[in-house]
Amino acid sequence: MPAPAAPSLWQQGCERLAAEMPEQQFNTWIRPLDAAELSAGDDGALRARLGVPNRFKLDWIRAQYAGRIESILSELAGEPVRLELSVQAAAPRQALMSRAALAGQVGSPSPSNPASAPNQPVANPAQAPAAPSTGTWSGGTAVAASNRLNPALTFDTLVPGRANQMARTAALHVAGAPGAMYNPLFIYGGVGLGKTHLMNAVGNQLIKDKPDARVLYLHAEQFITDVVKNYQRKTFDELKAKYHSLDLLLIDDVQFFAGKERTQEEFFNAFEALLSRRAHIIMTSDTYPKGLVDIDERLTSRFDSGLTVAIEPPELEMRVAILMRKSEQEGASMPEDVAFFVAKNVRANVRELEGALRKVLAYSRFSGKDINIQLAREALKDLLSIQNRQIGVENIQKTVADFYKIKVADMYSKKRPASIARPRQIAMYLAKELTQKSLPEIGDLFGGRDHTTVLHAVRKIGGERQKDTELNQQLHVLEQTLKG
Ligand SMILES: Nc1ncnc2c1ncn2[C@@H]1O[C@H](COP(=O)(O)OP(=O)(O)OP(=O)(O)O)[C@@H](O)[C@H]1O
Repeated sequence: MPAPAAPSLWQQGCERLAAEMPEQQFNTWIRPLDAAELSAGDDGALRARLGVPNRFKLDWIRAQYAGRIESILSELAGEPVRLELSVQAAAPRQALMSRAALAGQVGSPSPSNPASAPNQPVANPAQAPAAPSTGTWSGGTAVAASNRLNPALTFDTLVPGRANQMARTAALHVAGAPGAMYNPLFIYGGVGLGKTHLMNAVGNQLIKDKPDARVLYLHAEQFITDVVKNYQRKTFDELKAKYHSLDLLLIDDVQFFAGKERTQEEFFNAFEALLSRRAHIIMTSDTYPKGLVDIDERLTSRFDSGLTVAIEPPELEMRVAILMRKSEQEGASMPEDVAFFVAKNVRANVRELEGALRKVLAYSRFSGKDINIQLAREALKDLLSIQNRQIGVENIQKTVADFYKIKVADMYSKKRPASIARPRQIAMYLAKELTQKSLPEIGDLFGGRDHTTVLHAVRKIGGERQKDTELNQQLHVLEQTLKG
């Protein structure tokens, strides 16, 4: 049987993968790959050769996705296909074109491919490809005077992921049909997770679709100031005229209304007036409506009467995607291994991630050096020295579980299948290598295991890494990540 044309089989495979994987995982790990070359091996069996840009990515893809890719390709080809991964630095032009074609087919909410030219050295920003500088995170962004929206905060610049999936989906609905479902939309979550970004995205989308829509974004404190001003001037009609006639009101950080009775009353009036006109209201807060303190119950119960959604801290892969997207927006390109290294070490929120990225890019520009792990480590020295002191068994368990795609809970469980037992042994080995903990202490932290079990794991993995280069490479990646 003649081998099917490689790009089309690969494209079909990618479409299948895109349908079953979280979008941002697909965009980060699969989409950037060049089309696999298909050929018959010496034994007559089909082989799909896939070049990946670096060793780190090769290990990651092999550990995380190779099995699934093989089985999808085999199913599509109607015969077994073996996947062969190899490191290949430069992307052939043709493959890039087929990737562009694919981008059209599988669709992406993002205008920018996070991994276009991911591994080219970009030490000199003057030579870097011109990328649209949206100013999303560089501060000093232009804000349209009338609606106070920040034009840089759009759905296109918001990286999607599990952490914001529900909130983003709801926000997209509202942007498409304001005044219909999910009214009010209440978005809550910790600092710097993208709440302001998301509500601005709805406003910007609506203005784009309906330029004459009356939209207003404001921080709760600005509303408070407005109320005070109008109270002093006794011009409440002006306040009403301003707020009650809107099509979309976006109020950020409503927890600031706490204890401000007059403000709450005016907001209640505005709220009722807007809802009765089927205008839409989106609010954000650091907590869910029932968790708000010093805010009248009649308000908090109304806040909860539409849809309440949380934004969670981004998971590792989303943090990697955010770093890559944002460095690209800045006209730089961050190799995946560096993005992984930074994402692993900066977990709190997106704002901190942006801060770390800014440091790495600035360091690279000033020193004229390429962006690599060594450079990132130097740029983030202060931050990492704090983290280093905190390196612990828990961190090791989480990192190893992430890498081998098992649940962290499996580190403590009694399960014995090799797919779980081996990563667990690797984590025990790293715990012994990288922390000061004794064997019995480590055993305790792995679900109360005996110290002899830990000793066995340490000896076994230590011995195997001497002979098994692949294992050695994986351990090297894990150690680098953990050590910072
Ligand atoms: N998913 C994301 N993709 C891209 N950028 C993001 C994402 N989430 C957050 N950001 C960026 O992180 C920064 C902080 O986000 P934002 O100001 O929206 O957070 P917030 O949740 O409103 O925080 P706060 O409660 O402190 O106001 C912004 O520059 C924003 O553009």
